[in-house]
Formats: sequence, structure tokens, C-alpha cells
Amino acid sequence: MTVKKSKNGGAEAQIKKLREQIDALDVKIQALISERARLALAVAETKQQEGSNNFYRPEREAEVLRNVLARNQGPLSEEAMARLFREIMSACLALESRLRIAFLGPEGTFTQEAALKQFGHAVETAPLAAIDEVFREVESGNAHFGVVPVENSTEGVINHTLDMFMASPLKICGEVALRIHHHLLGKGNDPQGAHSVVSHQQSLAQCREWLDANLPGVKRVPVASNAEAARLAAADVGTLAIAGDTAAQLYGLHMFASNIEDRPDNTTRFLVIGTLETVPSGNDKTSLLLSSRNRPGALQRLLAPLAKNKINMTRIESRPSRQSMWEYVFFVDIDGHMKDRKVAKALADLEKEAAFLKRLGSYPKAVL
Ligand SMILES: C=C(O[C@@H]1C=C(C(=O)O)C=C[C@H]1O)C(=O)O
Repeated sequence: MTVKKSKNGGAEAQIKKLREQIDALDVKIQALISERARLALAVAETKQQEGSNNFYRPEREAEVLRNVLARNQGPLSEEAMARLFREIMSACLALESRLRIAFLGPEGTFTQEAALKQFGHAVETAPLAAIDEVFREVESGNAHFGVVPVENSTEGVINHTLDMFMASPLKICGEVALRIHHHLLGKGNDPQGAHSVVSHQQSLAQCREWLDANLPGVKRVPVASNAEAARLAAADVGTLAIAGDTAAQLYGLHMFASNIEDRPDNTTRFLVIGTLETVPSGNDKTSLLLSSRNRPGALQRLLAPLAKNKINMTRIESRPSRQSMWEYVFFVDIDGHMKDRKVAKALADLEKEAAFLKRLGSYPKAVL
């Protein structure tokens, strides 16, 4: 008894000592964060004196995060460390100017998660019901930036987002990559007793094999979003939803099975849209919208300037132009920033070959 007591006393004393060290560090960390915030305010003043009201600088934020990751020695993970610095920057930026970010809602969607991953929590978020509404909100100046999904590693492109760029004057200012985990959610006790499983059609497709194996008799019903699916499941015990953590928490649903996506590396790419022309960060990509003249070998000729200037093309998608029946436009992503000499030269050459070339934006590659 005496031994145990002294042992406990020893552990408690040890914890007390460690906590004193933590308290002392917190004092220093807090003072340093305040000092950092004062410097950010000084940067804001200089920006204002220059006549600029672009307080948000995605290329600088990407640089800060890359430095954080390069320095990280553990024990915190890269994600955890980046998240902490993301929130510090978010709070510093909010001192300069509080951003309003429109995103494809409702609350609880992966797009909201992507918006918060990019901007942190010190922003005002505006959930909108459709991708074109997000574009309009930013075009009208009601929101500083918008976040929309563009590509999923399992199911491919989100065509609606690409099509919006044909007519919109907005630029791509950044990209966000988000690992997507889907869960089977509901209010009841037994998922086998459910009559239907609802989710966004992309999510149903991403969990097809799991559903075939585990819920073969349950009807699959596509709905507008995963968050909408969660809302429906919260209202009816016979309805199951496939959605992510945020939606599960928001609607207080029971998790019957977690990470049911067929591919463990399931990632969705989101774009940050706005009026800002992002300057080079040192590790950028450029998105283009191109259309070819309608003649044999047109695509090959169209892309030749990229090869000639040794530009790496990372993606190409074709979409009907909607202007004439058999004409196509191409969405092309290349490595580099349009201000880089090599890229600028390739774009000048491309301009001569293409019937139409629109520079959708150069922006930092997703950091994490
Ligand atoms: C402080 C600045 O303004 C903002 C805040 C940043 C930060 O807290 O590090 C970085 C970029 C900007 O979005 C800056 O431009 O350096």
C-alpha cells in the first residue's frame, strides 16, 4: 500500500513537472503567435499602401506550408502539423481581412471539408446548392473565393465544374486534394433491414463493390449530395446514407461500417475559384481550356507546342463545346506557372495553333 502510494505520488509529481514545462512552452508559443500576427498586420498595411486589397496570397501560404512540412521531424504527423499552421495563418489573414468562401453545400459535404482545409476556420463560409451558384456568388463579388469539386480518383471528372469555365471569367487560384472516406450511416439498429441506401451518385459508384458484397438487396438511390443523404437517413430508420465524418457528426448518425470506399486511395480534387491572379510559388500548375481547328490530326498538332517546349502535361479532358455538334474543347493541366519563361513560350506557340485558348489560371500544387 505504502509502495503503491509512493509510486502514484511519483507519477503525479512527474506529470506535474512535465505540465509545468508545457505551461512554460505555451507562454512562449502564445507570445510568438501574437508576434507573428502583428507581423501579418504590418504586411497588410504595406499591401494597403500599395493599393492592393488582395490580402489572401495562396502562393505564400503554400510556401509557408511547404516549409513547415520540410522542417517536421515528428512526433506529430505532417497532416497534424500542417493543420496547426493552417489555422495560425487563417487567424492572421482574418486580422487583415475576413474572407467569405462560397462552397458546394449543404453543410457537411466534402467540399466544405476542402474549403476549411484550404482556408482554415477563421473564414465565413457560404454553402450553396449548386456548382453554378458558387460561380455566380464569386462573380458577383458576394464571396471572395469559391470551392468546387473537379475530379475524383475513382470516378473521374465532375463535368459540370469544367463546363462552367467555358463561360465564366473566374480564374483558378488554387487546388485542394482531399482523401475521401465513406461510411455507412443510419439511425436504425440493423442495416440489413433497410429499404434503401442513399448518397451522391459518385459516392454510390465509389462504394459499388462494397455494396454488392454487403447490401446486395438494398435499393441504391442517388441524391443531390452526401449531406442531403445524411439528412434523409436521420429522418427515416429504413434509409441508410453513405457520407463522410462531417455529415455523420452533423446529423448524429450511427456508423455501421467505416471506410467502405472500394479504393483506399480515393481522393477528390477541388478547385479554388476567384478573380485573383496567383503569382508563382515555385511549384505550380497551369490549367488551360483549348479548342482545336476542325481538321485531321488537330489534337496532335494542338499539343505539339507543349512537347516542343518540354512542358509536362498532367491531365487532359475533352468536353463537347456545346457550340457546334462535333466540336470538342480540351481541359489541359500542365506543370509550371504561366509566368515561367518556358511555359510562356509554349503558350504563345499554342495560341497560334489553337482555335481558342483560355488561360484558366496558374496556382500552387496542393501541398498535402
Ligand atoms: C501575412 C500575409 O498575408 C496572408 C497571411 C499569411 C500568413 O499568415 O502567413 C500568408 C499569406 C497571406 O494569405 C502575407 O501575405 O505574407
